[in-house]
Amino acid sequence: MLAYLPFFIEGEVVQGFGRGSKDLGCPTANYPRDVAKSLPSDIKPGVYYGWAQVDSNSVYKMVVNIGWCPFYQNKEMSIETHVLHQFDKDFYGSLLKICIVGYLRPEKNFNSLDELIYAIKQDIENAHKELDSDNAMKLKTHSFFTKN
Ligand SMILES: Cc1cc2nc3c(=O)[nH]c(=O)nc-3n(C[C@H](O)[C@H](O)[C@H](O)COP(=O)(O)O)c2cc1C
Ligand SMILES: Nc1ncnc2c1ncn2[C@@H]1O[C@H](COP(=O)(O)OP(=O)(O)O)[C@@H](O)[C@H]1O
Ligand SMILES: [Mg+2]
Repeated sequence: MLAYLPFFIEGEVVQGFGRGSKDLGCPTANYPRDVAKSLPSDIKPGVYYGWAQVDSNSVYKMVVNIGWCPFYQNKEMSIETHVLHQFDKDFYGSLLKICIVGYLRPEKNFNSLDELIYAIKQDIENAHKELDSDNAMKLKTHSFFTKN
C-alpha cells in the first residue's frame, strides 16, 4: 500500500497500448512513463480508488491500476485511471489530476479476459461505496483540485 495516502498525481493523458479497453467497457487514461517513474520506489502495485479531474472540470470518482498488468505482462510499470463518468469524447493531451484515497487489492493474473473484466466491475462497485464515506468526500474538494 502507499504509506502516504492520500497521494496526489498529475500529468498529461497519453496513448496506452490500445488493447481495446473501451471494448471492455473500461477505458483507462494512461500517464507518460516519467510520471510512473517518479512514484515512490516502495509503492505497492495494485488497484486503488480515489478522485479524478480532467483539466479544470468536475471531480469524479475513479479506480486506478498501478503496476505491470500481469495478465498482459507489461515490461514497464503503468498508472491507468478509469474515471467513473461517461465522457462525450476522448481527452488525450488533457491534464489529469488524481487523488488516490485508498487501496482495493493487489494486481492479479487471470485465466481469461472475462475474469479480468469481472474483477474490474467489482473494483468499480467497491470504489463507489468507499468514496461515499465522509473522509473520502472531504478529499473531493481538496485544494489540489481547485488551485491552478
Ligand atoms: C480497476 C482496474 C483493475 C485492473 N486490474 C488488473 C489486474 O488485476 N491484472 C491485470 O493484469 N491488469 C489489470 N488492469 C489493467 C488492464 O489490464 C488494462 O486496463 C488493460 O491492459 C488496458 O490497457 P491499455 O489502456 O494500455 O489499452 C486493471 C485495470 C483497471 C482499470
Ligand atoms: N471514463 C473514462 N475514463 C478514462 N478514460 C476515458 C474515459 N472515457 C473516455 N476516455 C478516453 O479513453 C482513453 C483510454 O482508452 P483506452 O482504450 O484505455 O486506450 P489507451 O490504450 O490509449 O489508453 C483515455 O485516454 C481517454 O481519452
Ligand atoms: Mg488506457
